[in-house]
Amino acid sequence: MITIDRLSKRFDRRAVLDELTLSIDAGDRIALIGSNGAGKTTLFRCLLGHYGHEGRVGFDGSAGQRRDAGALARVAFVPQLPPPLRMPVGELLTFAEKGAGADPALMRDIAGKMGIDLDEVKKRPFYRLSGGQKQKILVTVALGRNADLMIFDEPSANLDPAARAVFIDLLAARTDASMLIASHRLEEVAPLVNRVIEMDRGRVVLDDSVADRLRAGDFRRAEIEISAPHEPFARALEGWGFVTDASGLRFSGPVPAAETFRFLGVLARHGSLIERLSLEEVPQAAPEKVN
Ligand SMILES: Nc1ncnc2c1ncn2[C@@H]1O[C@H](COP(=O)(O)OP(=O)(O)OP(=O)(O)O)[C@@H](O)[C@H]1O
Repeated sequence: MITIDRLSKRFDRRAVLDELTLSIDAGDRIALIGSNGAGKTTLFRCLLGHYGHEGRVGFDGSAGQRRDAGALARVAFVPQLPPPLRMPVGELLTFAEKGAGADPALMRDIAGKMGIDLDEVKKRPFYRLSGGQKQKILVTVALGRNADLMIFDEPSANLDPAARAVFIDLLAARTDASMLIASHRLEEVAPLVNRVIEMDRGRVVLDDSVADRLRAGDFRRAEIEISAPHEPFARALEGWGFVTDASGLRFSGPVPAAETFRFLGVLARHGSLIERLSLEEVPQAAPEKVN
């Protein structure tokens, strides 16, 4: 989908990206981690054609320096710092609809889930919203689009805990798009991703992919015991196709290899309940139902 070959970017002769090489494939959901100043935002800006650079960035096999407008139209981007747009929110949403194909009904639904009533804010200039409200509107626009790749730069930094949880659930539901998410909260985005890339001083220092160890189609079998019956936990595991015994305390079921992080994220939300957990690899086996 995207091939990055020896990408370098200097500011005042200081290398911020240093011959960075990486490829992003369709279906990749990547957490991009790294300390402040590692170069994550600069990488996004180079990918999106906002900055000139050395090296090559190719979308879908093309390897030009200039981004093809058609390719970029399939990328949704939520920046770390919202731009100081003076236009009213309503105008921004219309722009997203007419210019980027965002679905108004979907945007209304997403905004509502994150606690924003679009009718209430539509006349307000975007730049006058609070930091969290701006981020919610930008996330609404990004998720309202039918993008192939979504790039989020610290997407939940300004969100309150409730909105953050909703946001993570909304991202988890978007299994159709590839994602590249820069975050300092790996534990938060881990449930969403199947690949973790760490940057340090403009280079990739770790690229860990669940799919490298377990092939697509592989499964793990999870056995879980909880301390007391818990309806929301049982419902969550039911959604994963787990079965429970008569006591309501023991659960077992298959976890697709590529979904391991997301599964562990679901468990983490109920961490205090869990007495015992085992997660065994079952390579090359289709999931069998446990009765
Ligand atoms: N427009 C610019 N002009 C000069 N230096 C810049 C510019 N943009 C970024 N830098 C520098 O490049 C380095 C990398 O910045 P970048 O924003 O890419 O890091 P980051 O990994 O996203 O960090 P953070 O986790 O703090 O968001 C920093 O030292 C920053 O000061």
